[in-house]
Amino acid sequence: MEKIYDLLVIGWGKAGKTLSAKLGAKEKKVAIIEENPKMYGGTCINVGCLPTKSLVHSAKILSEAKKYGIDGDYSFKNNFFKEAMKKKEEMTIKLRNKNFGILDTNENVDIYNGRASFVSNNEVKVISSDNKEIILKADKIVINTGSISRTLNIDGIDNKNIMVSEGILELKELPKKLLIIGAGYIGLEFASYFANFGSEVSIFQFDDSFLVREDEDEAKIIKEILEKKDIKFFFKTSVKKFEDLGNSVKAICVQDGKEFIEEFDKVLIAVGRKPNTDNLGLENTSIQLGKFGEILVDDYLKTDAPNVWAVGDVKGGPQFTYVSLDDFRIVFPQILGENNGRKLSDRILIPTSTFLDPPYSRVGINEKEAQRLGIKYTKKFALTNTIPKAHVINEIEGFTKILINENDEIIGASICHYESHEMINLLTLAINQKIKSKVLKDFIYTHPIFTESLNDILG
Ligand SMILES: Cc1cc2nc3c(=O)[nH]c(=O)nc-3n(C[C@H](O)[C@H](O)[C@H](O)COP(=O)(O)OP(=O)(O)OC[C@H]3O[C@@H](n4cnc5c(N)ncnc54)[C@H](O)[C@@H]3O)c2cc1C
Ligand SMILES: NC(=O)c1ccc[n+]([C@@H]2O[C@H](COP(=O)([O-])OP(=O)(O)OC[C@H]3O[C@@H](n4cnc5c(N)ncnc54)[C@H](O)[C@@H]3O)[C@@H](O)[C@H]2O)c1
Repeated sequence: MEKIYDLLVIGWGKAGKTLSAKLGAKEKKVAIIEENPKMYGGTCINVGCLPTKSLVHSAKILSEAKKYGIDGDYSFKNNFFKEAMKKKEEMTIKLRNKNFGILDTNENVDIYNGRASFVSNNEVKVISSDNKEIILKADKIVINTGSISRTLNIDGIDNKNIMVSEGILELKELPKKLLIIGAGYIGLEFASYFANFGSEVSIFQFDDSFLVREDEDEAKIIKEILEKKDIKFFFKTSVKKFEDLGNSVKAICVQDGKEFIEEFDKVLIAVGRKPNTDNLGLENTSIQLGKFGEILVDDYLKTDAPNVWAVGDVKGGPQFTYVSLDDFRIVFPQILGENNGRKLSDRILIPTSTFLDPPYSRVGINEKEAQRLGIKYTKKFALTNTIPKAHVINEIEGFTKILINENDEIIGASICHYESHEMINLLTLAINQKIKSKVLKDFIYTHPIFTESLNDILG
């Protein structure tokens, strides 16, 4: 069987689902192909941003309760964890169904559940779970297959207690002892919330680097904050071998050449994510891959096949949901045949928030980059304990650092405090619109909030 569409979208990622909905609304015939019915809505909703942030929030409640003397033994914490997992699951199912419904009720969009692979530049084969095959044809195709967790080649790693982020989001019991391999975004977010739930967390980093892209003073404060939660960092440390102990694993570890043995209930491998092009049949197309396995695209996200675009994590570069959404903005006018509008090189500022407790957020350039680029700057720095609201809610950890150039324009900001993930967007707007730092300094903010600290910090 064969069907013809205006657009085929492979993978239900952020950009692809938005394209499908908007093009369907414009009477274009769209097919979206998703291999896993539990992934309608994509990574973010099902196994990424939202479930993790639900757990970050629940774990924070437990650690807050501790400040009011409400605490308990492992059984108390485990029951709380199970409730949190239930709430996370309910939220995920609700959002997945909502996402499915948005496209399912769009009469111009057909949803295919199956694995897609290219037969040629404009033909895609879909094989469903019951092994039925269909060929879909379209003039235009968008690849939005996301990324997958990298893993490690360690003896014994194929153990039920060792998992990547998807697996750890399905745990039934709170691990008493958790090992996280990799001190990156995922490793640190999981470490922070599991420590808040009451797990004993160890992080192994194979070299001596920690948040290498960040300024050293910032990385130092963040590490200290995490250590106060009893998270133990092991640098220059890796695992040589895992041994199965039934409900736990024995890890034969090597730190700086010396061996030691530790037992963990669960192990999370968080050593990065790679573009998901496995079995996509790209060899049947003119699409080319880069050295990290990413689909190569031009400034308009077009691949080496003139009718195929790649969006989201699969094209390499920063892996964030809002970047995938911005990819939609670049591709949408092209699919409609309108003049090329937004392009990759227009995307200069990408703010980030790592949802630690407290969250760490960044935008623009930091001191390291400014020095490397020879950009002159003035630094404004304040600890969070100088902000009245921080004392009101007893959240006094962290800092704010803002860099200002010779024209009094903000060029970078790093914030680590309770509201950093909200506040960073105001600073992103200020940088984007070249708002003078004096304007933010003399601005009337409501009170008491974290953002009003700009009155003092920029003084
Ligand atoms: C644990 C974790 C936490 C994260 N937290 C955040 C966060 O807080 N904020 C943030 O902005 N980003 C976060 N991210 C990153 C973010 O989730 C991703 O950048 C984003 O979801 C990328 O989406 P995408 O559009 O590339 O595609 P995805 O959402 O990954 O969708 C790709 C889809 O394609 C499907 N697919 C793959 N191959 C095929 C095929 N051959 N045929 C059919 N279907 C296929 C997959 O099943 C999947 O549903 C997190 C990621 C993880 C793993
Ligand atoms: N809040 C957010 O926006 C958020 C949250 C989670 C994830 N994400 C996205 O997901 C992406 C992937 O996250 P991640 O943490 O898996 O990747 P990452 O690249 O951020 O971190 C990987 C870590 O593993 C280490 N590592 C690499 N190879 C290793 C090896 N062989 N042995 C031991 N350690 C090794 C790296 O040095 C690094 O510390 C992030 O880059 C980010 O874009 C975003």
